[in-house]
Amino acid sequence: MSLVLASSSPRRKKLLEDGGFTFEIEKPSYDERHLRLSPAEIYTMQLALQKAMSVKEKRPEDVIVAVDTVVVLGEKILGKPKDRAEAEEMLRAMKGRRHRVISAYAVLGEEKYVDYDQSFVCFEDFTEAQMKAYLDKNTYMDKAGAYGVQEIDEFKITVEGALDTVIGMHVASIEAQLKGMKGADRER
Ligand SMILES: Cc1cn([C@H]2C[C@H](O)[C@@H](COP(=O)(O)OP(=O)(O)OP(=O)(O)O)O2)c(=O)[nH]c1=O
Repeated sequence: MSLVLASSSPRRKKLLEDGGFTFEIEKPSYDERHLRLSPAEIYTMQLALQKAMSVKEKRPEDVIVAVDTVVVLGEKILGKPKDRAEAEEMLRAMKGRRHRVISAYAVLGEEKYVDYDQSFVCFEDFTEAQMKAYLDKNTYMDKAGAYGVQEIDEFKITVEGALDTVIGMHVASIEAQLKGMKGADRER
C-alpha cells in the first residue's frame, strides 16, 4: 500500500514533501466541463473527488489524495484563466475586494473522506503598471484566480487563514485524515 498524490501540481508535491510525507505521484484525469455549477464548496469537493477516483480506479490498493483549489469572488467561482485578457479581468475584479480561496480534498483509502479548507485573501489597490509587471512574469496561467500568492511581490496581499490552503492544499487537514483513517496508516 502506497500513499499517492493524484496531482500534476508542483506546488502540491512540494507542500506534501515539506510535510514530511513519502508518496508517489499520479496524474489525475477529470473533466470539469461535465460538472454543473453548484455552491463553490460542493463544486470544489466534487472536483477533488473526481480527481481522486480517477487514480483510485487504477490503484485500488493504495491511498489516494487529490485536491482542487478555486478562488471565489462574491458568488463567482474563478478557476484558471484561459488567456492574459481573462487574467487581467480576474485581477481587476479582485482589486480591493476580499475573496475566498477554497482547497477541497479527497482522501480515498479503505475509508473515504471529502472536505475543504478555506482562507480569505485581499489585494491592496494595485496600479495597472503593478498588475502588468506581475503578469509579465508569465506564471499566472496555471493558477486559480490568475495569481500565485507565493509569487506576487508587486503589491501587498493579506491572507487570513492558512497560506498553504491558498497555494494548493492544507497539509494539516490531509495529515489528520491519514492518521485517523482505516487503511491509510502511512509512512513518514
Ligand atoms: C490562488 C492560488 C492558486 N494556486 C494554484 C494551486 C493549484 O495548483 C492551481 C489551481 O488549480 P487546480 O485545478 O486546483 O490544480 P492543478 O490543475 O494545478 O493540479 P492537479 O493536477 O492537482 O489538478 O492554482 C497557487 O499556486 N497560488 C495561489 O495563490
